[in-house]
Amino acid sequence: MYRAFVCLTAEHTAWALPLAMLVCWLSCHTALRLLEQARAESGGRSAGWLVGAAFSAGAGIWSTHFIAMLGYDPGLGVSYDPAITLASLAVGVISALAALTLLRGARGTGGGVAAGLLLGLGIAVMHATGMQGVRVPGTFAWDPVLAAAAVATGCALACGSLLALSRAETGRGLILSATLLSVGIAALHVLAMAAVRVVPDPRADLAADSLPRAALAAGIAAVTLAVLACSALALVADRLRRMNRVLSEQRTALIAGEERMRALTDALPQMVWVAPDDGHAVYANRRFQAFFGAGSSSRTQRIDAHHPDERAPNAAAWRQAQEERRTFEAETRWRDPSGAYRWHRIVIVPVPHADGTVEWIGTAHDIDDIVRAREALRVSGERLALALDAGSDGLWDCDLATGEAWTSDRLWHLLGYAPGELPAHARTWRALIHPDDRERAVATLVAHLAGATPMFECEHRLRRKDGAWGWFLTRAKVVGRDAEGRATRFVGTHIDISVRKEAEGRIAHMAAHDALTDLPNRTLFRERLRRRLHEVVRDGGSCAILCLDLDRFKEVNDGLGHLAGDALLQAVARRLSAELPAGDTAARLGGDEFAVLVVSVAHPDEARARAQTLLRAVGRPVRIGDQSVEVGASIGIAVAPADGADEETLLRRADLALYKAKAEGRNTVRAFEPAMDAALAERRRLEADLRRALAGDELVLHYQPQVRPACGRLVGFEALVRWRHPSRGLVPPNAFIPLAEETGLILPLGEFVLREACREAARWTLPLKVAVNLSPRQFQQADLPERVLAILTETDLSPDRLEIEITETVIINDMARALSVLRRLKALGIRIAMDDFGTGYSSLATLQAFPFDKIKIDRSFVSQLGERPSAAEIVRAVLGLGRSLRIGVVAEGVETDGQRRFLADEGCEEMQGYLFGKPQPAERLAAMMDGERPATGAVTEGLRAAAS
Ligand SMILES: Nc1nc2c(ncn2[C@@H]2O[C@H](COP(=O)(O)O[C@H]3[C@@H](O)[C@H](n4cnc5c(=O)[nH]c(N)nc54)O[C@@H]3COP(=O)(O)O)[C@@H](O)[C@H]2O)c(=O)[nH]1
Repeated sequence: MYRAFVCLTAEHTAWALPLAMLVCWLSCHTALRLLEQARAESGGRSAGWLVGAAFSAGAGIWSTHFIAMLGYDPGLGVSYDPAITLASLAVGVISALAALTLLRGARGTGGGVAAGLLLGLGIAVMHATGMQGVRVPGTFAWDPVLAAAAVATGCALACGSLLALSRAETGRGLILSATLLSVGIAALHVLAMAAVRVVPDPRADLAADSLPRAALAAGIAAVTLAVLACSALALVADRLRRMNRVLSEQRTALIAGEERMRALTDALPQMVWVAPDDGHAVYANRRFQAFFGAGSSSRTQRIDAHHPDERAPNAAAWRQAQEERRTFEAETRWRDPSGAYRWHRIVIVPVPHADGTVEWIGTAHDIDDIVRAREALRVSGERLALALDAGSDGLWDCDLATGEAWTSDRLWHLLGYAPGELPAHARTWRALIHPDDRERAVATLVAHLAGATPMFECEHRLRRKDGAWGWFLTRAKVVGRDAEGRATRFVGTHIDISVRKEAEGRIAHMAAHDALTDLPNRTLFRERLRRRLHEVVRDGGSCAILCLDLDRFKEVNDGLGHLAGDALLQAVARRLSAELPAGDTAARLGGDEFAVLVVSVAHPDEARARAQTLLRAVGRPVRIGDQSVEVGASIGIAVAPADGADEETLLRRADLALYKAKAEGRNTVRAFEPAMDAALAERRRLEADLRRALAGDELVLHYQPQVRPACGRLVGFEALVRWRHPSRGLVPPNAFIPLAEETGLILPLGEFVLREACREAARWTLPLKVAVNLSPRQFQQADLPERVLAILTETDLSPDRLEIEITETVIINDMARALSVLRRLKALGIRIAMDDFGTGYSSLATLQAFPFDKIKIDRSFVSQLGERPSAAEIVRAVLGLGRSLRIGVVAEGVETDGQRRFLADEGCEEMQGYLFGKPQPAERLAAMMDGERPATGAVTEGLRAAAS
């Protein structure tokens, strides 16, 4: 180290090393910059910069060495071999070229170290070559340690320099790298010079130190610096060229950008323009030019394009925006090239510049379709709102995730609330629904939300604001589901169905209740009975039904009128209801038929006791208007399960018991007994037989004579039906006529009798009249006169030979209609006789209402003549009545001569009875008619007695 210090301070002149260091640093810095250029370029340009860098570095290293050598003074004369000296320059340049070439392509530590080693060794070789060209009077002796230290130090610092360069990213890194390399070169030189000692050789010539060292060194430095300056200039020129190129590229990019911008604005659906404050457009896109014309760019033109209605307000608004330098926005109509006004959205944005001026970028978007669609939407929205308000449905749309809903105003009005008074939320619906309907509604809803039903439909009650419950029909549908299928949106309507429900309720009530008494009707009664019987069968216990029939209802109804009858039925209904405990049912089955369901009876006697209570209640006088009416009732009882476990059987058996009770007289209670079923079965058999009889020839007519005893003349016959039953024998009419009445078989039966009687009478040798009984049911046929006429025509019997016998019941049922039918019959020439006179309710009134041809005194009065004085009075009175009304009177049931005499004495001209002849088959009539002269048998006897 000491040797190096000596070498540095004693053997080198003071200016040499600083000058060499300066040259070295500058050349290294230049070389490294040129290397950067070479790295930045490619191909030949890169190679050029690399050669420049290598030359700069090599010349710099060589100049450093050579300047330092010129400052080296070992105390002997020193000269230089020019060829070797120049060769050392070549070594320096080549070494640098090799190292920098390696470094250019290399990256990372390995490349830097390799290039550094190469450069360090190159510097050492260059130094050694240069030393070979130094001529001194002696020889150089090398200290190997110092020589090796020189090489190592040079290599190490060269490596450090190039490593620093490879990591350098800033100018400061380049300076560090150049500095390290310079220090390395200098250190190598100094250490290498310290390692050499001149061993004087006395034989050698002392070379004259003829070189002007300082001038030469300065010259070398100047040349080197000039080279470096040239390199730097080349570098600057290159920089300028590159800047130029960058500027050119930027200009090209700018032009491209502008073109892109134009293409972009041309592609926009809006009109776009740019104008300075004076409003003259300096740029306008294609759409703008198409709208305003290519040459139109003044603001006046744009303002003129406004619709007259909007021009002035828009111009004022624009001036305001311009003054305040803020964005102007407007939706306005602009006149298009065709002259039509179209809606545009105009936005003009200020763009302030650094020089204080402002440019305005304007856009105008044609929103005509949008505005018109918006307007149409608004109108249709208003219509919808109107429709919703006017309609009867309340609409809602519910977000199921939040429960929040949109509801139409109508919905709130339906509930009596003002819109917004309650939250539009699913929980509001839950809070308002009737507790009894909630479970069903929620179950229906859950099923629909789960996708089990296509629609949610539910009728339920909602509480109105006034607290009343209203019936609503909710119809809704899920219209949105998430990815997992969960319902998200639910829309629907509420329809107020309260009126309908009320009507349905009324209809249901009417369908199940009797209109007159409001008691349950037959349907509801049977339904309740069926339910109760089901319980009895399932759970045990017992119940009873009481069938009740008013005893004198018909008399009240016929005598006092239908209004009185109605009032009576209503009073009875009230009394029945009042007597029943809760749970029992009183029903009106029709007419004057009532039924009571006693839901629980411990013993049949309990049912009987209940029936007696009801009898007493119904039997109390009823006030109707100013009259007091008393009716009784008959009650039939059937108890379940003893008398039957189904409603059909039970009702039938209670009915049978009632039938029996009625047959036994008024105010009677009868419980069902199994024997009654046998009677019913018998009745059924009889009915079936009668049907068969009608179809076959089992029915025959017998004829009973009617006579005028005073002159001993036969005047006619009454036709009386008989049933020649195959097993029962001859069945009298009393055994089957009531059944025929009940079953309706009386109609074909009556028609058979009429036809048969007319046919028979038409065959008679004498033109006697034939009397035929017509039942009330036959009289209900509106076309009865036409039917009778058809039979008369068919049988060819003169109408004046036919006498129709009717009872009072025929007239009383429907007097107006009956009288009309009677008049039409009479108009045909048919005679009308009132049968069973005196047994009815208002015989006199009936006689006054219709001019009968004949009155038949009932045989119950005739048979009591001589036994009951009142019977004689009645007969006398009837005969008097006939005389005063000029109506013929026939006494029937005359069996004795005493009766005949009494009747004859009282002026009765016509008679009928066993005394004159019993009803006989038709084949015997001819003989009787012959007997008008000599007769035998009962008629003959009777007539004979009458004549005597
Ligand atoms: N609608 C129809 N009713 C008919 C018809 N045929 C009969 N009847 C009615 O049946 C009732 C019973 O009739 P019948 O058993 O035939 O009895 C009649 C006579 O036999 C009976 N009579 C006549 N004279 C006497 C007598 O001296 N003593 C006595 N014990 N009985 C006598 O009276 C019946 C006739 O009565 P009436 O019709 O009132 O003149 C009876 O009500 C018949 O009307 C039919 O075809 N259609």
